Amino acid sequence: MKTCAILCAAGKGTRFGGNTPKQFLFLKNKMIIEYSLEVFEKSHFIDGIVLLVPQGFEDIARYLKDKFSKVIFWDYGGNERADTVKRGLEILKGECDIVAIHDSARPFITLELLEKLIADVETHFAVAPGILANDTVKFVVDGHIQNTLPRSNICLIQTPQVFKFDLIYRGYEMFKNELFTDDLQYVERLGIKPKIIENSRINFKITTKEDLLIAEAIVEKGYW
Ligand SMILES: Nc1ccn([C@@H]2O[C@H](COP(=O)(O)OP(=O)(O)OP(=O)(O)O)[C@@H](O)[C@H]2O)c(=O)n1
Ligand SMILES: C[C@](O)(CO)[C@H](O)COP(=O)(O)O
Repeated sequence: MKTCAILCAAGKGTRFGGNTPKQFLFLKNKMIIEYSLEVFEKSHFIDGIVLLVPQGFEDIARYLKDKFSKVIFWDYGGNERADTVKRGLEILKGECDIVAIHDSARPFITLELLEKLIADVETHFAVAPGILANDTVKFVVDGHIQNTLPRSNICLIQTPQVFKFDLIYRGYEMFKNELFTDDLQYVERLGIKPKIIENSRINFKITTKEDLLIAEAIVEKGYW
């Protein structure tokens, strides 16, 4: 079984702001993207990584390809995350049986999580980490609560999302005009019920400057 990873690093970080996309900012002594790249590089289950970057960041892509031996290919991503993933899937077509798709803006993944996801994909076809809601969850429209959702059924989804390659490829082909916000939706629409592995909140996505402050505190305190 050959397993590859698609590392999505082609976002512009509009909500974060600034000229450098957040995944290329330094967190202590290395770029945010390098934290998860190190985990993919270290896993004996990962055979190759495809890296997708925005136009103008070729030097960083070349630097990462030289530094991490498992980065087999880099290319430009698309306008939306789904376009970036599509490009990664085209590059990997015929090259692997399993694919792990990850946000480079989520630095704090563990080897244990990655390998558990890959082990579980054999029987479940699509597997992802998620966290259960700790707070009461409301459905809100125009600033007014409509109703309260059953929080035991609410899960906030993270990445890496791991798939049998042919399945996610088929999902992206079938729903090529959709721009779903995560990859699971492409296989959910095929009638698959992906498996969730409950994970740590530490695997949050750095979306805003506030998230970077939390990430800095985690690293500074030696928690990572
Ligand atoms: N066209 C895109 C958009 C996003 N991403 C990646 O997908 C992940 C999703 O995180 P998100 O916070 O949505 O990133 P951005 O799109 O960069 O942020 P924003 O929506 O604020 O512009 C990030 O690692 C980002 O680099 C990507 O590869 N290609
Ligand atoms: C894929 C994802 O990380 C799942 O939580 C998330 O949807 C990506 O972020 P975006 O803000 O939707 O682009």
